[in-house]
Amino acid sequence: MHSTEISHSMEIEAASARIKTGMDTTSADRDYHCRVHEVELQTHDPDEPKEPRNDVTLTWEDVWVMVSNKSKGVKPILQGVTGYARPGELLAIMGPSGCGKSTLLDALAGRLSSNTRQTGDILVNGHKQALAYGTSAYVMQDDVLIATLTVREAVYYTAQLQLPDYIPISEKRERAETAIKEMGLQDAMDTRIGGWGTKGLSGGQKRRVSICLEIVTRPKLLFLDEPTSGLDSAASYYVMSRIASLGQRDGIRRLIIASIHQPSSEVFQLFHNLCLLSSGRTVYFGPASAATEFFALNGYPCPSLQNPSDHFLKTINKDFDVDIEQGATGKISTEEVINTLVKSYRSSPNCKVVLGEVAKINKQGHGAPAKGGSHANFLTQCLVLTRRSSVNMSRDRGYYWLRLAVYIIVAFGLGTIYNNIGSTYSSIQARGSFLVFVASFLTFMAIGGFPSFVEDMKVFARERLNGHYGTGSFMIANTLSSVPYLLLISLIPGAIAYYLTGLQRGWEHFLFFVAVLFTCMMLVESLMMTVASIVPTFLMGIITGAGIQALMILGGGFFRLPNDLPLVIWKYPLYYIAFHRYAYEGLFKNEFKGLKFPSQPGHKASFISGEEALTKFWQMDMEYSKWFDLVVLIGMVILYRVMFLAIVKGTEVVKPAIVGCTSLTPEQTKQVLVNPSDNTVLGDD
Ligand SMILES: Nc1ncnc2c1ncn2[C@@H]1O[C@H](COP(=O)(O)OP(=O)(O)OP(=O)(O)O)[C@@H](O)[C@H]1O
Repeated sequence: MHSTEISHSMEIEAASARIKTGMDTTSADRDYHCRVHEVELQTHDPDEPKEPRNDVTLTWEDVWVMVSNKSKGVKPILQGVTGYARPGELLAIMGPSGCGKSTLLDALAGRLSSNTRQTGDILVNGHKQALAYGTSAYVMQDDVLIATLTVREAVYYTAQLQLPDYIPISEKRERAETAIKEMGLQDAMDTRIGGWGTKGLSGGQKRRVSICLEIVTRPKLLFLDEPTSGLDSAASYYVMSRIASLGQRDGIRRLIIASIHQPSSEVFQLFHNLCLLSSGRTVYFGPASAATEFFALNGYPCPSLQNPSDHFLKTINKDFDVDIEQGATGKISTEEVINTLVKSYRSSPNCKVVLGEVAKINKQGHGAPAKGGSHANFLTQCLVLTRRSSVNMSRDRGYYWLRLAVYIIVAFGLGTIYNNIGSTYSSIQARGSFLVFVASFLTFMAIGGFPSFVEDMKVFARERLNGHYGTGSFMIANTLSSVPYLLLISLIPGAIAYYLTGLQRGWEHFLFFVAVLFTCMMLVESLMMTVASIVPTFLMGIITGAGIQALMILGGGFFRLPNDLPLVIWKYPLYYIAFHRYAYEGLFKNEFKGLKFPSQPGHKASFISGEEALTKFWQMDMEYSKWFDLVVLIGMVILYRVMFLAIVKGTEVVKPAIVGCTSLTPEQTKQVLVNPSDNTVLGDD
């Protein structure tokens, strides 16, 4: 250190001692933070290279995030926050519950939800750019994991999905194990994660698995939303210290930003910088080590033996309407305390240092735009996802096994009710109702897989947002992994019902019957995928899916014959878009064509052919063969899956934060500016 820096630090130490011992603070002390901050900036990494090392630096300036609400108008969640995060450092975002920590993380990561509006600049290495894949990873607040996988499998599959193909399998496996050990999960490596109805890992262990999944690629920028929730204090310390150590590992400097609720004093010491928020406003931004002094300078010293983070959060939590002791002046409300701190921070030299640093980083452009990493190619992703999905389906008894058992029971029911159906005149009607039951209700039962699919969708949503893979790979993998199970479900129960009933003999007829059953089940699953992409909850999804199918069954041309259907809605378009119509026609033609039945007594002709029965009783269109119907059904499977792909792609989170700024409309801005209850700080300044 230069001699000037040494004397600078000595001065600061003296000021610090005065504040800590409660001695009178001088006006020079008021600049304390500014100087601590400046010294930290000057002495920050003396080995910092002149040439950029492809590090990632993040700055944000005057960032506002608002949500519009019909009843309350525009509500600001973040109000003009400014800050920066440098490589190799751990920035902690702290504040009371609901103060906007997750929103700030989301804004910085470019993943704000679509009902929010954001203004202000968020720059990566001084450039407006989206965070390319491989640059950043985000550990969400909630643990969304595949319950049936073991810890080792979950992390290893993620490593295979994310790490580029040129990395050997052995290294991917090693990286997965290293990440698991780093999070202290070595003893639980082969334990299944568990979930709803199946006990597996504890909440804290799941939290650590979520972190493993994101650190396995060693991203340059790591966002963590409450990484220590559910962990005991020792585990919190170890987890945070390992996360902090990632900042300077393997000669690469990583930037880590974590929102955290209540760190212990030991954890607190791991933070380089601290961003303290209250109601979306910055109460403090700067070195974590100087925050105690900032509070003391403003009349809220941390009592000795108290954890500083507890003290900060207690002082700035206005949810419980508690008054704060303030020396001789008595008590003041928390709201006033917060306003004082916010105002004091904004006018402090410390805040100017932050603004100066942001401007400096942006001006220097610090480095080249952050480059993205490469990940596994599309084919590898499809294969890994298919394997993972198959393992999940085979272990989740509710996904297909229970359905197979239920289908077998129902098939026996069908086979006994229609046992040896024969070829009497009355068997025409019996065959018809048998086939309609198969096409309508056996396929309807495919809806039973929806809850498991919704769980898959949650994992998919997390992984897609984190850029692990795209919608196309997910859809292909889901299709491929479900095929063997759907084949089993259509083949075994189908054979039981078909042969017990005694439908038309011959392999061609039986296989066509199975093919229609299989395609219809696939179709219902595809329809439910589309529903899941639109409807937010599984209960709403089941109800919506069941309703759509009920309408299709009604309009399918059996319960009301095609020529008798009301033209509006029922015939056009429902009869033509209901898959049941093609399923009925395919199955009926497959069964009736080539058969002969005795006529009713008194009828001129002695027999009635299957073809005649189809036109006479069900007004079936005989112009096309049964294969046409099967092709239409297959086309519908593809169509629904493409619809799913299009909807999911269409609703992908835009990245307004980093790509550029989305502006509020003039009305919205005006509304925020004139609403003092929502925006006290703007009024103050
Ligand atoms: N997309 C949104 N739509 C509506 N309100 C939102 C949205 N995102 C955040 N909010 C609201 O903004 C406030 C801040 O939310 P945020 O999740 O950022 O808080 P937090 O500090 O992370 O809280 P916690 O510590 O409890 O997780 C909350 O009142 C929340 O309801």
